[in-house]
Amino acid sequence: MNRIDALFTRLKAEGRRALMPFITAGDPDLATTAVLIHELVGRGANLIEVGIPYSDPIADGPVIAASYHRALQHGIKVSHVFQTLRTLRAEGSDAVRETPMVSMVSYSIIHRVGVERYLNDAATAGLDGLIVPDLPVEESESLQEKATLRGLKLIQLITPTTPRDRAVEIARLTTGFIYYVSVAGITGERKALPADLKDNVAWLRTQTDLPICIGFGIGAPDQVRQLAPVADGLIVGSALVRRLGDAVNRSRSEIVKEIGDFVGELAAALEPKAS
Ligand SMILES: O=P(O)(O)OC[C@@H](O)[C@@H](O)c1c[nH]c2ccccc12
Repeated sequence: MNRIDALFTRLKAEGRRALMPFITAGDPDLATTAVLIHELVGRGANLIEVGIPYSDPIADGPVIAASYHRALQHGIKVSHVFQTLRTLRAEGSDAVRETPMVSMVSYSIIHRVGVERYLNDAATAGLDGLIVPDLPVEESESLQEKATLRGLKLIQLITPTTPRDRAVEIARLTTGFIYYVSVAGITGERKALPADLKDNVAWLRTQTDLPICIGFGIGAPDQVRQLAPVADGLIVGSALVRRLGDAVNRSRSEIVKEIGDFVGELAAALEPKAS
């Protein structure tokens, strides 16, 4: 079974939610990315979103755009990222080898590498799926079919401004889980999330059996506690990536530990209250 399906099946049976950190591959370097993935998994992360750095960010806010920029300055390429992931799958801890990983990748990169080659290499690297935020509507059915042939999930995004008939169509063409974007706009921590978020997710739940995971703007344990009851998983990006950017005067291991501590807090906030 694909690791993503296995994860959500298990969590559902346990009445729990997935904690899904996003990190940029290669910021500050790929060796740190590998260490960080071990740390995240050890601290309770259930699925890792691996950002493939891209020079022309799509919905990325300043924190992630700066992180992509740092990685690209160090010459990170898709093939290097896949190599690192392949090594993690082969030589990582048991928990790391079993943790689902998906790439967050621009369609421009997939197109440049070649669709078939990208999917083959992603599958060989041990990825379980991909999220393509700028996927053209007319490509989505064909990409989904090609991904499925290789055992990869194509996770699609639904935003608060997606018309409802379109949302139903996206849900039909999505595999693995739905990425529900909490707030229209760009990625980045937010103090407040829209008041109608829970209602919108509840509506979406009447339209699909797929797990629904919420991302954008989540960066505090309190937000995790509030959203946990309505979601199957919560995605946290900028709040972690921001800490990667504070590298001046701090060692790699200090940064990794700080991010690990923070993810541990989020994981604790996600646990159902003992009753
Ligand atoms: O950073 P935030 O607000 O915590 O949101 C997650 C997000 O960063 C991650 O999933 C992501 C990174 N780049 C993206 C581009 C589009 C959609 C989503 C993403």
